[in-house]
Amino acid sequence: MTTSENETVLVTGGAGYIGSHVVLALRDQGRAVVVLDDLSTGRRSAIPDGTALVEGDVGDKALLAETFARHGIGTVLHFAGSIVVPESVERPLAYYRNNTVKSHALIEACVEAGIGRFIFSSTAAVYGMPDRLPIDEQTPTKPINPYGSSKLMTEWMLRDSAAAHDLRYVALRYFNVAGADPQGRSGQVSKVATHLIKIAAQTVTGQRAELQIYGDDYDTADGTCVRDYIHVSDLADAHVAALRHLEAGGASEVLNCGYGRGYSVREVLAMVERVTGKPLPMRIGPRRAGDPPALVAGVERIGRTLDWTPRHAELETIVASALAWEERLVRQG
Ligand SMILES: NC(=O)c1ccc[n+]([C@@H]2O[C@H](COP(=O)([O-])OP(=O)(O)OC[C@H]3O[C@@H](n4cnc5c(N)ncnc54)[C@H](O)[C@@H]3O)[C@@H](O)[C@H]2O)c1
Ligand SMILES: O=c1ccn([C@@H]2O[C@H](COP(=O)(O)OP(=O)(O)O[C@H]3O[C@H](CO)[C@@H](O)[C@H](O)[C@H]3O)[C@@H](O)[C@H]2O)c(=O)[nH]1
Repeated sequence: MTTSENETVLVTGGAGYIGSHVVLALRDQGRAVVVLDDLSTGRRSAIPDGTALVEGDVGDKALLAETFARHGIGTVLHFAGSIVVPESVERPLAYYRNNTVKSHALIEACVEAGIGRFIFSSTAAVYGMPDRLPIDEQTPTKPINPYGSSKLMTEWMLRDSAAAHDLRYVALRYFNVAGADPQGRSGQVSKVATHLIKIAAQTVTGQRAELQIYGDDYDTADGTCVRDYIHVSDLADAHVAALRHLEAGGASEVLNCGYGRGYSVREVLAMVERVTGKPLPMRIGPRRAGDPPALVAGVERIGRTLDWTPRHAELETIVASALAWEERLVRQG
């Protein structure tokens, strides 16, 4: 191991859905990890045994400085934030505070402490309604909701801080994250589920009576929206690869995270039915405001920049792991 591989990594939001999978991936690689999380949407039980949790706010600079010093942090992976798009439309200032203002505090604390590596959870929502597919990183960023804007502003703070200070970063723009740890150690536990595959899993397990397809009159092959679904464990591996990239002295990067292929809502739901062997109760509803017809990642840049090979890209694997996790949640009560 190089010196930096022995340093402890700080994962903000590590008790949440994606962060907890990244903690597992880092631990599987033998890395020392500390989680900072306020448990607002995350859960203590998502953090594996032997991983320290600092329970607190990612905007608390005194806590950050103390945590950096106490644990000898060399890299920050920043997942903490608010993620519900419609809520961001209703409460924009809450989203700018939690996602942008607190990221400002975190980046500033890193600069002050001389922490030179930063990995950030960004989103395809920074692109808004792009008119060309696949969406590469050169596509103009035109977010159409405060959530996307709050994330894009953090990307800008990182870009400008990296130009001015001894800081290198990787911003990963996630497309549609889904699925669960293949070993059943973590998965999505949303109080308010909005994601298609999560809602389908809740319907399969009887927690919802039926699922609504938000519009079947889009200009796509079957009329429903197309998305690039990425397995959360592959996404976690991309973070480990980004960490290695920075440790090896690699330059700052903004990278899409997807597979470069899309599935329609109907195709996803057909896969759910195939995996369960049962019909899924569903009906066609109206379009949901702000949904782009199709989002598919351009993945040339991540392929060329990171040493990352997806291992769970089959839609069947994504859906089956999400269903297995949901069944586990229901059994646990
Ligand atoms: N889920 C997706 O499809 C998706 C897509 C694109 C980007 N992202 C980004 O990935 C990151 C993680 O998302 P997720 O799906 O795991 O969400 P999540 O809600 O499961 O995780 C967020 C975590 O951050 C913690 N947190 C929130 N505000 C905090 C604060 N002020 N201080 C400390 N901890 C705080 C929560 O308790 C939770 O554990 C977010 O930044 C999100 O914007 C998610
Ligand atoms: O009950 C449902 C839920 C969703 N959908 C549709 O399924 C597709 C996917 O929706 P969803 O799973 O909510 O994901 P997106 O709206 O595509 O947004 C996700 O993906 C974005 C990046 O692509 C991220 O920025 C967001 O945080 C994340 O929620 C969309 O066409 C929805 O209209 C339905 O038809 N019925």
